[in-house]
Amino acid sequence: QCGGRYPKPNPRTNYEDSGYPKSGNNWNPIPPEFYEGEDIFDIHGLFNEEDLNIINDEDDHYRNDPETRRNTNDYEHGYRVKIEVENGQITEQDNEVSVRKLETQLDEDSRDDYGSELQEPTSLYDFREDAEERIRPHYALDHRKAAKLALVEEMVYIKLKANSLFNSRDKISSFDDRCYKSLKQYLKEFEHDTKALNGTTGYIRATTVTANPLLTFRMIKRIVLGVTSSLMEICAQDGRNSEIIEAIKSSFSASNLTFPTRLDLNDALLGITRIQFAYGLNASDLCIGKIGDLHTNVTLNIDDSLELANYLMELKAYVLAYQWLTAAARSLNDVPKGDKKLATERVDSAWERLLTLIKLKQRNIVDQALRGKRQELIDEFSSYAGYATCRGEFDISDKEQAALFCFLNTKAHPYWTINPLKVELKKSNPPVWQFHDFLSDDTMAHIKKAAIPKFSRAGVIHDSKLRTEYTDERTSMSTWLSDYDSNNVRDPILFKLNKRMELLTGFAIIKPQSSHALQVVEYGSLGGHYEFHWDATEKPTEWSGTGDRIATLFMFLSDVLAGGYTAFPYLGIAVRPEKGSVILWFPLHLNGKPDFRTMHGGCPVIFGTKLAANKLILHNENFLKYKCSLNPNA
Ligand SMILES: O=C(O)CCC(=O)C(=O)O
Ligand SMILES: [Fe+2]
Repeated sequence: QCGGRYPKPNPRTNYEDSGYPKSGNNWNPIPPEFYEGEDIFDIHGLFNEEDLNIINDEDDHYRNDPETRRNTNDYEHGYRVKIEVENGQITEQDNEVSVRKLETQLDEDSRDDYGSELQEPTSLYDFREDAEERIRPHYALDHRKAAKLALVEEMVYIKLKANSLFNSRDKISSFDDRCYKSLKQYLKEFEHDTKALNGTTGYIRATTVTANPLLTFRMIKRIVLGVTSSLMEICAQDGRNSEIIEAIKSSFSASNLTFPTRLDLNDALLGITRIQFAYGLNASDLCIGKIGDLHTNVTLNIDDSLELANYLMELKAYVLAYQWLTAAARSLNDVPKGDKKLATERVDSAWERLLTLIKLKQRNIVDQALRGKRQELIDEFSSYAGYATCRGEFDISDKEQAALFCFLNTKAHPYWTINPLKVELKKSNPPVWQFHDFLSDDTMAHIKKAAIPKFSRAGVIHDSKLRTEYTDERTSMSTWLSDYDSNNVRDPILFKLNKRMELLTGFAIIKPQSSHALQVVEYGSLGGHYEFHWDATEKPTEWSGTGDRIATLFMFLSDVLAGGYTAFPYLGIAVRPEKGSVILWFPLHLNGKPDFRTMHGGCPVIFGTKLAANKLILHNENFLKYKCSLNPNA
């Protein structure tokens, strides 16, 4: 891809490169990312000994918190999946669910750690209390947790489907039974997605759900509204339903998962909104599973559209809310006769709400009134201008293009003689470099293995106060990997990586205080992103004498099926995540002041997930290597 005209990144054409057909129904629903080899197993949680250990480790931070402490030793159900993949196709699949002992139950109080109260965000960038945000499972942000939820949901489904009470009542058709109705509705919703999932089950199903924002959204919504609210509340009122309640509770408790809450649903709604807004996608396309150029078989129903419309009205995003309302109205045609009256009432009331909010009297003038009003959301999504860069909407002049180059560097240091650096200059002033194939598969596997069990919600340190906040500006999981373990033993693989980065940049990285620990981040498919920002802190003295960040090395540990570019709006470049490559840029001018041109962000992931790591190099231990200049432009 290097050489010739600068390849203009366009997230919308990304799918073709990743092996997806542009359209049609016969695509294999398993993202290529999960094809072949180990990756297919890397997010499962419930299958074998080793994974159980990972889950246990991962839950350490829950366990250590007295508020959410629970018994993590009772993984008494087994879930075994055998899959053989050849040339990207599943040749054999064999699932087995066995529930051996399900003693632990969540008591009523711990059913929902976060309270069952509705917590609507008042703004997109709601500041959230640290403790709560750190321990929340983050089903919409953390695709690993979401995959576990998908597995548990399948187990719940299997048990509910087999429930004798349900079957016997099916015969007597007690239509006035609200529990029975909710149950039926829930099972129908689940089965609706089974079609889009080509009937896959178990692990394949779970990973397919979590790579697809629409399926993840639907799953979270279905469980929050269908299970947590409807089934658990309505069915519990009648003793005859204890088997149903039991089937649900035991599946969750045996897997040590808490029920997703309204907060998770709001995260999911925001994720869909972000993808839609950032990439300019239409509600009518999303409704039929069309995500940009990618056609998935998922379809959204009237409830999904109404949920989105109402949420968007909350955000004062009327143009988008209008799109979803129109989609909902169109979906009325698919609603079965018996439910039509109620559905029409719900659509009408959402329309009334929109008309009141935008102070109009008739539906038929809404389109005209809102036309051209892009202002909505722009105030909320401060990165509006930056999203154009995420979409690849920028130009590069011929002169600038001519200044770019790539080459194999064997001369930077004797170390690179045999295995040359693959260098690409992405921008000349200020310089942004990309080094291809910098990380070996072993190094990436090592980082991944060390980081995954430690992931918790990524925070942001705002320069006004040096404490971590959890906000929707940054929706990823993250952790820091130290070069030394708790016994002060050096990690040989990280050491070698640091050494290579020293040889690459010429800066000290290994010496204490010369760089931050390695930060590993993972963005999920529901629009996981990092809002535009500067890596320079502007508060160098407060960084305990380390000085500000003089260089950033940002490493891609995965490819991303669509979206997730690292975009620099002021520089007009967006770097496509390419597994094993690393980008290098310099957040400061040579006079020590932040170079605001280096503003950058992680564009929302559209499909798949993004694993990356960054190494921030600090000034004070490197000041002799950092040539000062009084020139504010240098
Ligand atoms: O995810 C990205 O592409 C950028 C992340 C970033 O800028 C950061 O972690 O500081
Ligand atoms: Fe950054």
